[in-house]
Amino acid sequence: MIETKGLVKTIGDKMILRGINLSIKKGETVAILGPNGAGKSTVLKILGGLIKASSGEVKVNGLDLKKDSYDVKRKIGFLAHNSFLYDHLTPLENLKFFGKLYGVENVEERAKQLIDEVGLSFFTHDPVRSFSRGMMQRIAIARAIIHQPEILLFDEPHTGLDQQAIKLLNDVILRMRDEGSTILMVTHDFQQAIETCDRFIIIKNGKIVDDLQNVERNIDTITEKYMEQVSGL
Ligand SMILES: Nc1ncnc2c1ncn2[C@@H]1O[C@H](COP(=O)(O)OP(=O)(O)OP(=O)(O)O)[C@@H](O)[C@H]1O
Repeated sequence: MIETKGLVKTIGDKMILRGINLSIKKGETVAILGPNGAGKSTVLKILGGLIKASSGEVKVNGLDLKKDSYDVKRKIGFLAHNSFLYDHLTPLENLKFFGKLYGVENVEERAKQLIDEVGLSFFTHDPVRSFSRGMMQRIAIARAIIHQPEILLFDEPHTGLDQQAIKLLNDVILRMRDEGSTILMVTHDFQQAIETCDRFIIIKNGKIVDDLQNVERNIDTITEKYMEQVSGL
């Protein structure tokens, strides 16, 4: 479903990614772990088409990200640090705007259903600039999935969320997983990673240093493997 070959990213004279080869099957839930500055977000941004790789290729369902960028992007939902929401618009207006961009049918109905799902029906008509970070993130989650993407890319989605919003986000992730979506999540939070993911890729200095599949989803196992790779223990 997602294949990358030799992804390299340089910015100025800094080498951020040093040849990332990934092969992710449909329906996999993958956590991308690694120390600060390892290149995790950069991988995600390239997959989401937000930035371009310096060299290497990305294929999604056999489509080339560079050549078929429009078709590939329609399959992807991206949840980043930046909510991409328009401050002066209400949740309903924001979701209708993004839904229309993706050509979502019955967009008003779908937007209202999502606002309800993320627990913000009461605030449907308030501009999002008055929202707390947690409320913004709930609407950002709704925005990321409005077009029912087959692939979800999440960049540290749990950061800054309260327990209730974490549960809501995990419920969304698990539901999308049950529906067959493919999920890649950059995170520092091992607990959330094991609650939602089956595979754990560790990136260090712009390279994949471990790819844990079929491991016990247990915080001690993941922490131990991580420490082996990251601290060289
Ligand atoms: N636009 C940019 N210009 C210069 N350097 C950049 C740029 N974007 C990223 N970098 C650098 O590339 C490296 C990798 O960044 P990236 O955000 O991918 O790391 P990360 O693994 O996601 O880290 P974190 O866990 O801290 O978010 C970092 O050293 C960062 O400073």
